[in-house]
Amino acid sequence: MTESRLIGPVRVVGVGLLGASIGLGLKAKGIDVILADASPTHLAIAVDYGAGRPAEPGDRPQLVVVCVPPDVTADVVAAELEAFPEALVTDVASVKLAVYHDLKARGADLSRYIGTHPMAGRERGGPMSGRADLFVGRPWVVVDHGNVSYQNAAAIDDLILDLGATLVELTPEQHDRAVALVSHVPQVVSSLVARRLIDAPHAALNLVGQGLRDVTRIAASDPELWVQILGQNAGPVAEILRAYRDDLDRFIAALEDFEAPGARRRIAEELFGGNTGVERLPGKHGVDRRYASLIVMVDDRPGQLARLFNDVGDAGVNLEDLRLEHSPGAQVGLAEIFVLPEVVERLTDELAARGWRIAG
Ligand SMILES: NC(=O)c1ccc[n+]([C@@H]2O[C@H](COP(=O)([O-])OP(=O)(O)OC[C@H]3O[C@@H](n4cnc5c(N)ncnc54)[C@H](O)[C@@H]3O)[C@@H](O)[C@H]2O)c1
Ligand SMILES: O=C(O)C(=O)C[C@]1(C(=O)O)C=C[C@@H](O)C=C1
Repeated sequence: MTESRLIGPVRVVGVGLLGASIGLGLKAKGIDVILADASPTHLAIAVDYGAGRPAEPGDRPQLVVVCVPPDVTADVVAAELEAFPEALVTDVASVKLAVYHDLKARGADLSRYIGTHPMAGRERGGPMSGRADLFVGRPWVVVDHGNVSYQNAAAIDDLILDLGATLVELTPEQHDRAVALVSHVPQVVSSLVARRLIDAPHAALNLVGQGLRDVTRIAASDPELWVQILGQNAGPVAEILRAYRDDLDRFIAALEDFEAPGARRRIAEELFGGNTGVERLPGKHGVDRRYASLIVMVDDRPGQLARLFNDVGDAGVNLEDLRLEHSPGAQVGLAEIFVLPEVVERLTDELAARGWRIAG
Protein backbone atom coordinates (compact mmCIF):
# COMPACT_ATOMS: atom_id res chain seq x y z
CA MET A 1 0.00 0.00 0.00
CA THR A 2 1.52 3.33 -1.06
CA GLU A 3 1.03 6.42 1.06
CA SER A 4 -2.06 8.55 0.40
CA ARG A 5 -2.19 12.33 0.21
CA LEU A 6 -5.84 12.48 1.32
CA ILE A 7 -6.57 12.12 5.00
CA GLY A 8 -10.18 10.99 4.71
CA PRO A 9 -12.74 9.82 5.38
CA VAL A 10 -14.01 10.25 1.82
CA ARG A 11 -17.75 9.85 1.28
CA VAL A 12 -18.76 8.62 -2.18
CA VAL A 13 -22.40 9.14 -3.15
CA GLY A 14 -23.50 7.00 -6.11
CA VAL A 15 -21.54 3.77 -6.27
CA GLY A 16 -21.92 2.81 -9.92
CA LEU A 17 -18.96 2.60 -12.30
CA LEU A 18 -17.40 5.90 -11.22
CA GLY A 19 -18.19 5.77 -7.51
CA ALA A 20 -17.12 2.14 -7.07
CA SER A 21 -13.89 2.81 -9.03
CA ILE A 22 -13.07 5.81 -6.82
CA GLY A 23 -13.86 3.77 -3.70
CA LEU A 24 -11.69 0.85 -4.81
CA GLY A 25 -8.80 3.14 -5.75
CA LEU A 26 -8.91 5.05 -2.44
CA LYS A 27 -9.34 1.88 -0.34
CA ALA A 28 -6.20 0.53 -2.00
CA LYS A 29 -4.45 3.61 -0.57
CA GLY A 30 -5.76 2.80 2.91
CA ILE A 31 -8.31 5.60 3.04
CA ASP A 32 -11.58 5.19 4.99
CA VAL A 33 -14.25 5.29 2.26
CA ILE A 34 -17.92 5.78 3.16
CA LEU A 35 -20.41 4.68 0.49
CA ALA A 36 -23.99 5.83 -0.15
CA ASP A 37 -26.42 5.15 -3.00
CA ALA A 38 -30.14 5.51 -3.69
CA SER A 39 -30.10 1.82 -4.64
CA PRO A 40 -29.57 -0.47 -1.62
CA THR A 41 -28.50 -3.24 -4.02
CA HIS A 42 -25.79 -1.11 -5.65
CA LEU A 43 -24.59 -0.11 -2.19
CA ALA A 44 -24.44 -3.71 -0.96
CA ILE A 45 -22.59 -4.86 -4.10
CA ALA A 46 -20.05 -2.02 -3.83
CA VAL A 47 -19.44 -2.89 -0.15
CA ASP A 48 -19.07 -6.59 -1.05
CA TYR A 49 -16.52 -5.69 -3.73
CA GLY A 50 -14.44 -3.79 -1.17
CA ALA A 51 -15.09 -0.23 -2.42
CA GLY A 52 -15.83 1.06 1.10
CA ARG A 53 -18.22 0.78 4.06
CA PRO A 54 -21.82 1.90 4.56
CA ALA A 55 -22.37 5.30 6.19
CA GLU A 56 -22.70 5.51 9.98
CA PRO A 57 -24.25 8.26 12.11
CA GLY A 58 -21.57 10.72 13.15
CA ASP A 59 -19.41 10.26 10.01
CA ARG A 60 -17.43 13.44 9.33
CA PRO A 61 -16.00 13.19 5.82
CA GLN A 62 -13.09 15.39 4.72
CA LEU A 63 -14.34 15.16 1.14
CA VAL A 64 -17.62 14.12 -0.53
CA VAL A 65 -17.48 12.85 -4.12
CA VAL A 66 -20.86 12.81 -5.88
CA CYS A 67 -20.98 10.20 -8.67
CA VAL A 68 -24.67 10.12 -9.61
CA PRO A 69 -26.30 10.68 -13.05
CA PRO A 70 -25.99 14.25 -14.40
CA ASP A 71 -29.69 15.14 -14.00
CA VAL A 72 -29.62 14.61 -10.21
CA THR A 73 -26.05 15.80 -9.62
CA ALA A 74 -26.96 19.36 -8.52
CA ASP A 75 -29.67 18.03 -6.14
CA VAL A 76 -27.27 15.59 -4.50
CA VAL A 77 -24.38 18.10 -4.30
CA ALA A 78 -26.69 20.66 -2.64
CA ALA A 79 -27.93 18.05 -0.12
CA GLU A 80 -24.36 16.94 0.69
CA LEU A 81 -23.19 20.55 1.20
CA GLU A 82 -25.97 20.95 3.76
CA ALA A 83 -25.51 17.59 5.45
CA PHE A 84 -21.71 17.96 5.88
CA PRO A 85 -20.95 21.63 6.59
CA GLU A 86 -17.23 20.97 7.16
CA ALA A 87 -16.64 18.92 4.02
CA LEU A 88 -15.45 19.93 0.56
CA VAL A 89 -17.90 18.55 -2.02
CA THR A 90 -17.13 17.62 -5.62
CA ASP A 91 -18.92 15.78 -8.42
CA VAL A 92 -17.73 13.87 -11.48
CA ALA A 93 -20.61 14.55 -13.90
CA SER A 94 -19.66 14.61 -17.58
CA VAL A 95 -21.04 18.13 -18.18
CA LYS A 96 -20.04 21.00 -15.89
CA LEU A 97 -21.76 24.28 -16.76
CA ALA A 98 -25.37 23.16 -16.08
CA VAL A 99 -24.54 21.78 -12.61
CA TYR A 100 -22.65 24.96 -11.69
CA HIS A 101 -25.50 27.25 -12.86
CA ASP A 102 -28.04 25.13 -11.00
CA LEU A 103 -26.07 25.27 -7.71
CA LYS A 104 -25.49 29.00 -8.09
CA ALA A 105 -29.21 29.60 -8.70
CA ARG A 106 -30.07 27.69 -5.50
CA GLY A 107 -27.61 29.79 -3.48
CA ALA A 108 -25.50 26.72 -2.56
CA ASP A 109 -22.26 27.30 -0.62
CA LEU A 110 -19.90 27.47 -3.62
CA SER A 111 -16.90 28.11 -1.37
CA ARG A 112 -16.97 24.36 -0.56
CA TYR A 113 -17.94 23.01 -4.00
CA ILE A 114 -15.72 22.39 -6.97
CA GLY A 115 -16.82 20.35 -9.99
CA THR A 116 -14.51 17.82 -11.63
CA HIS A 117 -14.61 15.34 -14.49
CA PRO A 118 -12.32 12.34 -14.86
CA MET A 119 -11.76 11.56 -18.53
CA ALA A 120 -11.93 7.86 -17.88
CA GLY A 121 -14.80 5.49 -18.06
CA ARG A 122 -16.25 2.44 -19.67
CA GLU A 123 -19.26 1.62 -21.77
CA ARG A 124 -20.72 -0.38 -18.84
CA GLY A 125 -22.12 1.16 -15.65
CA GLY A 126 -22.89 -0.24 -12.20
CA PRO A 127 -20.67 -1.13 -9.23
CA MET A 128 -19.55 -4.44 -10.72
CA SER A 129 -17.81 -2.57 -13.57
CA GLY A 130 -15.69 -0.59 -11.09
CA ARG A 131 -11.90 -0.81 -11.35
CA ALA A 132 -9.33 0.55 -8.91
CA ASP A 133 -7.01 1.58 -11.76
CA LEU A 134 -9.68 3.24 -13.94
CA PHE A 135 -8.11 6.69 -13.58
CA VAL A 136 -4.41 5.85 -13.78
CA GLY A 137 -2.69 8.05 -16.34
CA ARG A 138 -5.96 9.76 -17.38
CA PRO A 139 -6.70 13.49 -17.46
CA TRP A 140 -9.06 14.63 -14.68
CA VAL A 141 -10.55 18.08 -15.23
CA VAL A 142 -11.00 20.45 -12.29
CA VAL A 143 -13.47 23.19 -13.10
CA ASP A 144 -12.41 26.46 -11.59
CA HIS A 145 -15.31 28.84 -10.89
CA GLY A 146 -13.36 31.34 -8.81
CA ASN A 147 -15.34 30.89 -5.55
CA VAL A 148 -13.15 28.24 -3.93
CA SER A 149 -9.95 29.20 -2.18
CA TYR A 150 -6.73 27.40 -3.08
CA GLN A 151 -6.52 25.91 0.44
CA ASN A 152 -10.10 24.65 0.34
CA ALA A 153 -9.54 22.90 -2.99
CA ALA A 154 -6.36 21.09 -1.93
CA ALA A 155 -8.24 17.85 -1.19
CA ILE A 156 -9.34 17.70 -4.84
CA ASP A 157 -5.73 17.74 -6.02
CA ASP A 158 -5.00 15.00 -3.48
CA LEU A 159 -7.93 12.87 -4.70
CA ILE A 160 -6.78 13.10 -8.30
CA LEU A 161 -3.15 12.39 -7.52
CA ASP A 162 -4.03 9.52 -5.15
CA LEU A 163 -5.98 7.87 -7.97
CA GLY A 164 -3.05 8.24 -10.37
CA ALA A 165 -4.71 10.75 -12.69
CA THR A 166 -3.41 14.02 -14.12
CA LEU A 167 -5.04 17.29 -13.10
CA VAL A 168 -6.20 19.66 -15.85
CA GLU A 169 -7.76 23.03 -14.95
CA LEU A 170 -10.48 24.53 -17.18
CA THR A 171 -13.44 26.88 -16.87
CA PRO A 172 -16.87 25.21 -17.09
CA GLU A 173 -17.38 26.67 -20.58
CA GLN A 174 -13.96 25.49 -21.82
CA HIS A 175 -14.65 22.05 -20.38
CA ASP A 176 -18.06 21.62 -22.00
CA ARG A 177 -16.81 22.74 -25.44
CA ALA A 178 -13.78 20.45 -25.21
CA VAL A 179 -15.75 17.34 -24.22
CA ALA A 180 -18.34 18.06 -26.92
CA LEU A 181 -15.51 17.49 -29.42
CA VAL A 182 -13.53 14.69 -27.80
CA SER A 183 -16.26 12.70 -26.03
CA HIS A 184 -19.86 13.63 -26.84
CA VAL A 185 -19.72 13.82 -30.65
CA PRO A 186 -17.64 10.59 -30.83
CA GLN A 187 -20.39 8.89 -28.77
CA VAL A 188 -23.08 10.08 -31.20
CA VAL A 189 -21.08 9.07 -34.27
CA SER A 190 -20.23 5.66 -32.82
CA SER A 191 -23.89 5.04 -31.99
CA LEU A 192 -25.00 6.08 -35.47
CA VAL A 193 -22.42 3.84 -37.17
CA ALA A 194 -23.60 0.92 -35.01
CA ARG A 195 -27.22 1.76 -35.74
CA ARG A 196 -26.57 0.94 -39.43
CA LEU A 197 -25.99 -2.66 -38.30
CA ILE A 198 -29.51 -3.24 -37.01
CA ASP A 199 -30.72 -4.73 -40.28
CA ALA A 200 -27.34 -5.87 -41.57
CA PRO A 201 -27.39 -9.35 -43.10
CA HIS A 202 -25.49 -12.08 -41.25
CA ALA A 203 -23.28 -12.46 -44.30
CA ALA A 204 -21.98 -8.93 -43.65
CA LEU A 205 -21.75 -9.28 -39.86
CA ASN A 206 -19.67 -12.46 -40.25
CA LEU A 207 -16.98 -10.35 -41.92
CA VAL A 208 -16.56 -7.94 -39.04
CA GLY A 209 -12.95 -7.24 -38.12
CA GLN A 210 -11.24 -4.98 -35.64
CA GLY A 211 -11.97 -1.72 -37.49
CA LEU A 212 -15.71 -1.75 -36.81
CA ARG A 213 -15.18 -2.98 -33.25
CA ASP A 214 -12.81 -0.06 -32.57
CA VAL A 215 -15.30 2.47 -33.93
CA THR A 216 -18.35 1.04 -32.12
CA ARG A 217 -17.14 0.01 -28.63
CA ILE A 218 -18.82 2.98 -26.98
CA ALA A 219 -22.06 2.38 -28.92
CA ALA A 220 -22.81 -0.12 -26.12
CA SER A 221 -23.03 2.78 -23.60
CA ASP A 222 -26.14 3.47 -21.52
CA PRO A 223 -28.66 5.54 -23.59
CA GLU A 224 -30.27 7.02 -20.45
CA LEU A 225 -26.96 8.41 -19.20
CA TRP A 226 -26.16 9.81 -22.63
CA VAL A 227 -29.54 11.49 -23.08
CA GLN A 228 -28.73 13.39 -19.88
CA ILE A 229 -25.17 14.25 -20.96
CA LEU A 230 -26.21 15.39 -24.45
CA GLY A 231 -29.17 17.31 -23.04
CA GLN A 232 -26.85 19.33 -20.81
CA ASN A 233 -24.37 20.06 -23.63
CA ALA A 234 -26.70 20.24 -26.63
CA GLY A 235 -25.45 23.55 -28.08
CA PRO A 236 -21.72 22.71 -28.41
CA VAL A 237 -22.52 19.15 -29.58
CA ALA A 238 -24.98 20.33 -32.25
CA GLU A 239 -22.42 22.88 -33.51
CA ILE A 240 -19.80 20.20 -34.11
CA LEU A 241 -22.35 17.82 -35.62
CA ARG A 242 -23.32 20.53 -38.14
CA ALA A 243 -19.67 20.76 -39.24
CA TYR A 244 -19.60 16.96 -39.45
CA ARG A 245 -22.76 17.04 -41.58
CA ASP A 246 -20.99 19.47 -43.97
CA ASP A 247 -18.06 17.03 -44.18
CA LEU A 248 -20.49 14.20 -44.97
CA ASP A 249 -22.28 16.26 -47.61
CA ARG A 250 -18.98 17.01 -49.38
CA PHE A 251 -18.00 13.37 -49.19
CA ILE A 252 -21.32 12.16 -50.58
CA ALA A 253 -21.22 14.70 -53.41
CA ALA A 254 -17.75 13.48 -54.41
CA LEU A 255 -18.85 9.82 -54.26
CA GLU A 256 -21.95 10.48 -56.34
CA ASP A 257 -19.87 12.04 -59.09
CA PHE A 258 -16.78 9.91 -58.72
CA GLU A 259 -15.70 10.25 -62.39
CA ALA A 260 -15.84 14.05 -62.30
CA PRO A 261 -12.46 15.77 -62.55
CA GLY A 262 -11.09 16.34 -59.04
CA ALA A 263 -13.54 14.00 -57.24
CA ARG A 264 -10.85 11.47 -56.28
CA ARG A 265 -8.62 14.23 -55.04
CA ARG A 266 -11.43 15.65 -52.88
CA ILE A 267 -12.04 12.24 -51.31
CA ALA A 268 -8.32 11.73 -50.72
CA GLU A 269 -8.11 15.14 -49.07
CA GLU A 270 -11.01 14.35 -46.74
CA LEU A 271 -9.35 11.07 -45.75
CA PHE A 272 -6.00 12.80 -45.34
CA GLY A 273 -7.74 15.24 -42.99
CA GLY A 274 -8.54 12.21 -40.85
CA ASN A 275 -4.86 11.16 -40.86
CA THR A 276 -3.87 14.65 -39.76
CA GLY A 277 -6.49 14.72 -37.00
CA VAL A 278 -5.66 11.32 -35.58
CA GLU A 279 -1.93 12.13 -35.58
CA ARG A 280 -2.71 14.86 -33.07
CA LEU A 281 -4.08 12.45 -30.48
CA PRO A 282 -1.79 11.77 -27.55
CA GLY A 283 -1.23 7.97 -27.50
CA LYS A 284 -2.95 7.87 -30.89
CA HIS A 285 -2.81 4.11 -31.41
CA GLY A 286 -5.61 3.63 -28.95
CA VAL A 287 -3.46 1.48 -26.74
CA ASP A 288 -2.64 2.32 -23.16
CA ARG A 289 0.80 3.91 -23.29
CA ARG A 290 1.77 2.37 -19.96
CA TYR A 291 1.96 -1.06 -21.57
CA ALA A 292 3.57 -2.79 -24.51
CA SER A 293 1.63 -5.43 -26.39
CA LEU A 294 2.18 -8.61 -28.33
CA ILE A 295 -0.31 -10.53 -30.45
CA VAL A 296 -0.49 -14.29 -30.02
CA MET A 297 -2.36 -16.59 -32.40
CA VAL A 298 -4.65 -18.87 -30.41
CA ASP A 299 -6.14 -22.02 -31.98
CA ASP A 300 -9.91 -22.25 -31.68
CA ARG A 301 -9.81 -25.31 -29.38
CA PRO A 302 -10.96 -25.71 -25.76
CA GLY A 303 -8.39 -24.74 -23.14
CA GLN A 304 -6.06 -22.76 -25.41
CA LEU A 305 -6.54 -19.40 -23.67
CA ALA A 306 -6.09 -21.02 -20.26
CA ARG A 307 -2.83 -22.57 -21.54
CA LEU A 308 -1.67 -19.16 -22.80
CA PHE A 309 -2.43 -17.49 -19.43
CA ASN A 310 -0.57 -20.29 -17.62
CA ASP A 311 2.46 -19.84 -19.86
CA VAL A 312 2.46 -16.07 -19.27
CA GLY A 313 2.24 -16.76 -15.51
CA ASP A 314 5.01 -19.39 -15.69
CA ALA A 315 7.21 -16.79 -17.36
CA GLY A 316 6.71 -14.68 -14.21
CA VAL A 317 4.93 -11.94 -16.17
CA ASN A 318 1.79 -10.11 -15.03
CA LEU A 319 -0.90 -9.78 -17.69
CA GLU A 320 -1.97 -6.12 -17.46
CA ASP A 321 -4.73 -6.21 -20.07
CA LEU A 322 -6.09 -8.40 -22.82
CA ARG A 323 -7.93 -7.85 -26.11
CA LEU A 324 -9.38 -10.75 -28.08
CA GLU A 325 -10.14 -10.57 -31.76
CA HIS A 326 -12.53 -13.23 -32.95
CA SER A 327 -12.93 -13.82 -36.61
CA PRO A 328 -16.26 -15.60 -37.01
CA GLY A 329 -15.72 -18.98 -38.64
CA ALA A 330 -11.91 -18.78 -38.51
CA GLN A 331 -10.00 -21.57 -36.76
CA VAL A 332 -7.76 -19.11 -35.00
CA GLY A 333 -8.21 -16.05 -32.79
CA LEU A 334 -5.81 -13.24 -31.98
CA ALA A 335 -5.05 -12.49 -28.34
CA GLU A 336 -3.38 -9.11 -27.88
CA ILE A 337 -1.78 -9.14 -24.47
CA PHE A 338 -0.56 -6.04 -22.68
CA VAL A 339 2.41 -6.20 -20.34
CA LEU A 340 4.96 -3.80 -18.86
CA PRO A 341 7.31 -2.60 -21.63
CA GLU A 342 10.41 -3.98 -19.88
CA VAL A 343 9.19 -7.60 -20.09
CA VAL A 344 7.71 -7.73 -23.59
CA GLU A 345 10.85 -8.98 -25.34
CA ARG A 346 11.52 -11.72 -22.81
CA LEU A 347 7.86 -12.81 -22.86
CA THR A 348 7.85 -12.94 -26.67
CA ASP A 349 10.90 -15.26 -26.61
CA GLU A 350 9.47 -17.44 -23.84
CA LEU A 351 6.09 -17.85 -25.55
CA ALA A 352 7.74 -18.60 -28.90
CA ALA A 353 9.91 -21.22 -27.16
CA ARG A 354 6.73 -22.84 -25.82
CA GLY A 355 5.33 -23.14 -29.35
CA TRP A 356 3.07 -20.08 -29.52
CA ARG A 357 2.84 -18.28 -32.86
CA ILE A 358 3.47 -14.58 -32.34
CA ALA A 359 1.63 -12.43 -34.89
CA GLY A 360 3.04 -9.05 -33.92
N1 LIG B 1 -19.59 6.19 -17.39
C1 LIG B 1 -18.51 6.90 -17.69
O1 LIG B 1 -17.71 6.49 -18.52
C2 LIG B 1 -18.29 8.21 -16.98
C3 LIG B 1 -17.02 8.80 -17.04
C4 LIG B 1 -16.79 10.01 -16.36
C5 LIG B 1 -17.85 10.62 -15.65
N2 LIG B 1 -19.06 10.01 -15.62
C6 LIG B 1 -20.12 10.65 -14.83
O2 LIG B 1 -20.16 9.96 -13.58
C7 LIG B 1 -21.49 9.94 -13.08
C8 LIG B 1 -21.87 8.51 -12.75
O3 LIG B 1 -21.77 7.73 -13.92
P1 LIG B 1 -21.63 6.13 -13.83
O4 LIG B 1 -21.20 5.68 -15.18
O5 LIG B 1 -20.85 5.75 -12.64
O6 LIG B 1 -23.17 5.74 -13.63
P2 LIG B 1 -23.77 4.42 -12.96
O7 LIG B 1 -25.14 4.28 -13.51
O8 LIG B 1 -22.83 3.28 -13.07
O9 LIG B 1 -23.88 4.82 -11.41
C9 LIG B 1 -24.71 5.84 -10.93
C10 LIG B 1 -25.09 5.48 -9.49
O10 LIG B 1 -25.80 6.56 -8.89
C11 LIG B 1 -26.88 6.04 -8.13
N3 LIG B 1 -27.87 7.11 -7.98
C12 LIG B 1 -28.75 7.57 -8.89
N4 LIG B 1 -29.46 8.59 -8.38
C13 LIG B 1 -29.02 8.78 -7.10
C14 LIG B 1 -29.35 9.68 -6.06
N5 LIG B 1 -30.27 10.62 -6.25
N6 LIG B 1 -28.70 9.57 -4.88
C15 LIG B 1 -27.76 8.61 -4.67
N7 LIG B 1 -27.41 7.72 -5.63
C16 LIG B 1 -28.02 7.82 -6.83
C17 LIG B 1 -27.35 4.84 -8.92
O11 LIG B 1 -28.09 3.95 -8.12
C18 LIG B 1 -26.02 4.26 -9.39
O12 LIG B 1 -25.48 3.33 -8.47
C19 LIG B 1 -22.38 10.58 -14.14
O13 LIG B 1 -22.66 11.91 -13.76
C20 LIG B 1 -21.52 10.56 -15.39
O14 LIG B 1 -21.80 11.65 -16.25
C21 LIG B 1 -19.31 8.83 -16.23
O1 LIG C 1 -15.80 4.43 -22.40
C1 LIG C 1 -14.74 5.06 -22.36
O2 LIG C 1 -13.71 4.59 -22.72
C2 LIG C 1 -14.65 6.44 -21.85
O3 LIG C 1 -13.60 6.88 -21.50
C3 LIG C 1 -15.84 7.23 -21.76
C4 LIG C 1 -15.79 8.74 -21.69
C5 LIG C 1 -15.02 9.39 -22.87
O4 LIG C 1 -15.66 9.79 -23.81
O5 LIG C 1 -13.80 9.50 -22.81
C6 LIG C 1 -17.22 9.04 -21.75
C7 LIG C 1 -17.83 9.94 -20.98
C8 LIG C 1 -17.24 10.41 -19.75
O6 LIG C 1 -17.72 11.61 -19.37
C9 LIG C 1 -15.78 10.25 -19.72
C10 LIG C 1 -15.19 9.28 -20.45
